[in-house]
Amino acid sequence: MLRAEHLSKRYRQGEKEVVALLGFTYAFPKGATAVVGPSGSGKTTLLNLLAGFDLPSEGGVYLDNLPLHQLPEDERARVRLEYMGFVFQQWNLIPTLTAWENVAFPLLLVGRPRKERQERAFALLERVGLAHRLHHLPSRLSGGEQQRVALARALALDPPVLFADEPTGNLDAESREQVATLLFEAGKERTLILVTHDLELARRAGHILHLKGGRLVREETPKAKG
Ligand SMILES: Nc1ncnc2c1ncn2[C@@H]1O[C@H](COP(=O)(O)OP(=O)(O)OP(=O)(O)O)[C@@H](O)[C@H]1O
Repeated sequence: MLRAEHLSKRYRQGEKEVVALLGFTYAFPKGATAVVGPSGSGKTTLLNLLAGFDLPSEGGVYLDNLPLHQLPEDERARVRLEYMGFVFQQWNLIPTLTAWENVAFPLLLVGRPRKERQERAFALLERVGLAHRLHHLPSRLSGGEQQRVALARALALDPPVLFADEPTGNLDAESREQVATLLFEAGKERTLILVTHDLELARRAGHILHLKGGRLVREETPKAKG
């Protein structure tokens, strides 16, 4: 369970101080939670704090009671690798590695043997409908296919927490639907935190958090469609 308590982030901009996030408290339940809000409302700031990419000015982030904000960077990186998966708007696949090698990469980082890496990557790529694309380089895949590889990679170590930041932002309607369906499917078994401007996508989450001016102003629980 991922929990934020009284989380605030202030940035210095010369003389001025920008309050990017103020007093954010929320316990993210299992399943999908969407974070929405206008540009500059603090969504990316929140995601960066929850994932330990950045440290809060005040408050804390707890992963199963482990205070993430109190760990040094190398330990936060370790926690990210083992407990968190990421799917961003830009898929960020490694261009010189094939689809299966990209998916297997997190497994390589934690020292799993080749046979296990291959089996896991093949199974995940099959799950996202890409069993026929195992040996393709990212440049030979469509945008939607690349995003499905990125999702498979995010699931490689079966992380309890999955972050998605505008995961369907660059895709055409058909790919968007495919990626969204797979994402919410993966989100059923874990905590999925989805940052998006797409309200239609957000409505598929069990919870929607509305940010405005760095504050959590509203929590909605739409009827989950899955
Ligand atoms: N590194 C930084 N230094 C100074 N100010 C920053 C920094 N990062 C973000 N901010 C400011 O903090 C506020 C929140 O930014 P943030 O990127 O979290 O918003 P957002 O909701 O993700 O916006 P968008 O939807 O446009 O991505 C904004 O006013 C932004 O200008």
